[in-house]
Amino acid sequence: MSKMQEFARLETVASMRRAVWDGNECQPGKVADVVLRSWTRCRAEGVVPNARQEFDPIPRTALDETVEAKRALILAAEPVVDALMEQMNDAPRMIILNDERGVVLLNQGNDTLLEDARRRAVRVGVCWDEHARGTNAMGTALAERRPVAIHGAEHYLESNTIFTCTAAPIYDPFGEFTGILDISGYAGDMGPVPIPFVQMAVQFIENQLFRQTFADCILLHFHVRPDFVGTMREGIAVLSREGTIVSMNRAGLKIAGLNLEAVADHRFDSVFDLNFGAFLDHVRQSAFGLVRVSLYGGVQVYARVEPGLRVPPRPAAHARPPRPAPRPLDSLDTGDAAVRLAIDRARRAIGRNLSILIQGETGAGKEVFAKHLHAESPRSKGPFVAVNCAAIPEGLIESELFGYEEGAFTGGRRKGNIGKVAQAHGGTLFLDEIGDMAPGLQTRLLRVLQDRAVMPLGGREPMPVDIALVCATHRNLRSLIAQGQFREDLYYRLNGLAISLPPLRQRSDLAALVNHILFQCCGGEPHYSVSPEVMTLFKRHAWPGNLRQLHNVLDAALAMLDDGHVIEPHHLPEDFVMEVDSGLRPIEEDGSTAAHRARQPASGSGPAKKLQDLALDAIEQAIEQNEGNISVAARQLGVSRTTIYRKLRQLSPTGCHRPAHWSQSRIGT
Ligand SMILES: Nc1ncnc2c1ncn2[C@@H]1O[C@H](COP(=O)(O)OP(=O)(O)OP(=O)(O)O)[C@@H](O)[C@H]1O
Repeated sequence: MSKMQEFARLETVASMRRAVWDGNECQPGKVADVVLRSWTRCRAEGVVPNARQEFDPIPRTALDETVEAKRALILAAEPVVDALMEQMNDAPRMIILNDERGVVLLNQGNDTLLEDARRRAVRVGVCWDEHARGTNAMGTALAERRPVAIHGAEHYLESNTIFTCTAAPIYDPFGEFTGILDISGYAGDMGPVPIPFVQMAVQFIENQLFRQTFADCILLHFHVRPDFVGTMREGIAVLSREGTIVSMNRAGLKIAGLNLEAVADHRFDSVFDLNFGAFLDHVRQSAFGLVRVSLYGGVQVYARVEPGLRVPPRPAAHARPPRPAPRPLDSLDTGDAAVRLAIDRARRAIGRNLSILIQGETGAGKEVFAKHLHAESPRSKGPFVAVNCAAIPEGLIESELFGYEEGAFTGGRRKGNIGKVAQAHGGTLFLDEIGDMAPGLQTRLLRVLQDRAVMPLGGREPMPVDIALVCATHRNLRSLIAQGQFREDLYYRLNGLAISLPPLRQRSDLAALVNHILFQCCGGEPHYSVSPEVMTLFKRHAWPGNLRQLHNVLDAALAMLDDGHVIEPHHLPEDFVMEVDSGLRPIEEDGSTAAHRARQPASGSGPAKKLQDLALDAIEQAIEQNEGNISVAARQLGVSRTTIYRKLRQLSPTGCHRPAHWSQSRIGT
């Protein structure tokens, strides 16, 4: 909406409001329903539209008592208010915290605005419910018990029409309405702060209240996305030590599909599809503390228990010297030397303000590595913001990264966006596929890195940002520089420390990785494994999709298991089997540099035939490893000697992988 249209709309709103003042009906559709309802309430309650704002705070002793009673809310809100203030960077905004009656408990913000607001009775101790102050975001959010934005002429009292305000109710961990958070500014300058923004801040306050209220309980943080655990959007369940659910925050209720009343009847294992003791055991064993677990109903979530504290320790059989607590990156160390080297190098950079460039093929685990690095850094409490530079259309990436002010685009009313760089303030910005960034953007990014400040599109003031930068690419940036596609100066900025992650086919820890992923996939219980045949196939596959592909293959195979716990070749997905079938690496290959062998025509006519071939390959490999000793090979494969003989009869006499030392005489031992 253009300025003119906005002006015309506000004029209409003002004339509608005057109609309501005069006791006439307002035309439906001209004003938001929530505003009209509020005006109607104000008129019914006899609120005087042109009344002077009275400075009538509640008496001093009553205020002291209120502040005391609301100590927990104020404590929970203070860090959020501070963070918001920092973000606003002296923009003409103010943040107000009210109690459940609408009494102002805190009011901070831009000095000029605060002064104007004080003159209109926005002060600590003054009540801002609708009865006292007419339609206003705080009072209307209180009356409606939902987030509202009240802009300019939508205010019922004339003297408040200079403001634009957005407010949302705050609930305590028991579901009781406990206060309101409001962000206001001048209506002439800008539109209301978007409701989701205020809701996010409220969510943060509510999560904070949870932590304070249930300091002696077990707090379980969970979300369907692992990267959302620890953020404002996470679900939090409060559990007694016996596994009874005491409470759950709003995000948690939504994820679990419960309401607060119903939660009181639940135990951990009636919400999650896992025994509580087993879950705690699993948390103890998990290096990073993040465990995948199913909700009843099948939704998979990632969960962790509040760091360090509230998992009741197992009574020790005998005292052991305490082991150093595992660190997040440790959980990526499954035994491969190149990965260990990458972890060591990355650790040296932590906290040193060095930009890190992670190189590796697609799916090699670059983003997972970056997340663990962030979790181990002093910034772990800050956000981890990932941007895939190749996935966002070129026309959008600039605004996505650097943000835009409201009205920066034609059409005017499009809401502002702070952008990913500013979102990462205090935390880590992860730029994936940096080699795909357009040259113009590279220049802007370089400026941000040099100035440590970001200027949103349409903005006037640069916004200082404090970020750790981790970039990733599967491309060779040096050759992109040589081709003139990547700025050399940016390359040096990004490459404070280069880390290389090996492709899966070069890793020496495949078996450990498989077990690790199976453990992750199943919440550690019961224990799943792959059969020796499958492991042999895995070892001989080139894994073009690297860890991502391995993860997907195991996930799909687990879904095919019935009662057993061992993944056999016939559990593997058909497309994977075909891929293996057409691209097996030669047995003598050392795995160091090989890409995929040229695809060969499939040897079988259908999946069943291909599976048979796979089994033969596995047998062949086992026999080779055991120097032709069929008994040992059979034991290793977990099949009978007869099975091996039967399968061997199917082996083509020209079996391409038949090793030279496979003497006929040994067959039959
Ligand atoms: N250390 C690990 N252990 C187990 N699984 C992993 C590990 N690292 C990555 N994965 C699996 O591989 C998937 C892809 O990882 P990630 O997104 O980090 O790769 P990437 O190198 O960033 O890929 P791309 O280049 O395509 O963006 C993850 O979602 C996860 O399933």
